[in-house]
Amino acid sequence: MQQQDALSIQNVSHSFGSFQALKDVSLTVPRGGFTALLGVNGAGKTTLFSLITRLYDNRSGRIEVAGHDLRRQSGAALARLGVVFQSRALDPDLTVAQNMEYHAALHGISRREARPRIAEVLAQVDLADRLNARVSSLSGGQSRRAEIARALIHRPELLLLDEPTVGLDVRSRAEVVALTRALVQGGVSALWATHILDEIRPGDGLIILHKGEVLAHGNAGEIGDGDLTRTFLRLTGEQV
Ligand SMILES: Nc1ncnc2c1ncn2[C@@H]1O[C@H](COP(=O)(O)OP(=O)(O)OP(=O)(O)O)[C@@H](O)[C@H]1O
Repeated sequence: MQQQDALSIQNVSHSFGSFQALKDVSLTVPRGGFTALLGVNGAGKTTLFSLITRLYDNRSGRIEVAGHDLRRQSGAALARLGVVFQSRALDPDLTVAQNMEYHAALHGISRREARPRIAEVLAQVDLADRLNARVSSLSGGQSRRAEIARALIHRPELLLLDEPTVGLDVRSRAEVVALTRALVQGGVSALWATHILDEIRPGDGLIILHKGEVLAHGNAGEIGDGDLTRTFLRLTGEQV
């Protein structure tokens, strides 16, 4: 693992019964970068995230978050991780502030400390004016931004985002991508799972995951070589 890596995964496999969902996966996410994890449905993206977040027990290989081994130093590793799950993590009947206070408390942040932190993360996602709104009253895009604010509350080094734009309209999708890129500019590292090529830029890191295997890993521009759609088809045999 390089000093600059926010995430390092070495030789990780995972099976559900006799079905192998991840096959000897190795990858790194550099510090301060935007890395896309590209794969069609069933590629293994959510399974990989479930291992990194310890929802599933990782029995093979090694996972390190900001240099902390997930098995031996799980508290330190998880404290450096912010996660935006595919499914909603906020309570729709509570206000944005109440949701944030709850998640701050889960991370052991005192009420006194939480207040300025909540203001800070809501400003980062451009939702400062929605502090006292019920989550159920937010638009789809605002709701996703609030989820990102929740994931930032404990100031993680690495954000994991599992297809965060699914279900959003084109404009909200662009806003969520732009917001995440702005966070990366501010120093956070991001691993962005997606099956949408438009969300990836040539300067990004790129990992192509297919049927549980890493087929390409590096710079998106170099892997795509001017036509990422064609490269993806050549590598996987599938359209994305
Ligand atoms: N709990 C489970 N039990 C059995 N098989 C599973 C389980 N979870 C996932 N799988 C299988 O593992 C493979 C990878 O699934 P995974 O959800 O990780 O893919 P994904 O890339 O996140 O796709 P999606 O975009 O559909 O979420 C799929 O073939 C899926 O059917």
